[in-house]
Amino acid sequence: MLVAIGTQNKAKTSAVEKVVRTYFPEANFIHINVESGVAAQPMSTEETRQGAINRAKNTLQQTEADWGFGLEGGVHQLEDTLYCCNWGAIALRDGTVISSAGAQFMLPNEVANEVHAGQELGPVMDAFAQKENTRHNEGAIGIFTNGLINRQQMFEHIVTLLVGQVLYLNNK
Ligand SMILES: O=P(O)(O)OP(=O)(O)OP(=O)(O)OC[C@H]1O[C@@H](n2cnc3c(O)ncnc32)[C@H](O)[C@@H]1O
Ligand SMILES: [Mg+2]
Repeated sequence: MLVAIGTQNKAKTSAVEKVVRTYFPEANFIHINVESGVAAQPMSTEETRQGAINRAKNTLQQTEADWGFGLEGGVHQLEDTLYCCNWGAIALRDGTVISSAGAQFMLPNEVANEVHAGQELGPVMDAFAQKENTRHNEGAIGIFTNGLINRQQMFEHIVTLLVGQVLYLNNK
């Protein structure tokens, strides 16, 4: 089985590889950068979900893979708080597309203000945490949960939801 992942982000590719290998040890993987079709920094639940779906479909289209995964991080405002939200999607050869959401967590005002001003969360987090490439490593979630959950683990949960839904469909 060939599994394609629509990103070169290490937190995302490691999450897909770890979860899929647990259930399909024979799986092979490829990573390609694809268009998300949405802004680099999605600003709503709708836009973040759409980015994940677009990435999954584009990934399947641009490879020979059996499965195409798309994972997307974004933010959305609820009342007075900006939350980081995370979505994933899987596209299958029979045209099935499954999407699921994962963790949401609050961003402090000093980070939220920068994102509202038009900056991407990734570089804002690097400046905030005084680290490089947080988006490929612990991520904002790692920083704001004091390291209890990192970005890869957060995406593993979403990928598990997606693989579980594929298994459910196959057993129907
Ligand atoms: O190469 P891609 O796959 O695009 O990986 P990315 O890290 O840019 O991830 P997303 O596009 O899915 O995320 C949208 C934006 O939000 C940022 N972001 C989302 N979650 C983050 C997190 O936990 N830590 C740091 N940045 C995060 C990310 O860096 C982008 O600026
Ligand atoms: Mg991105």
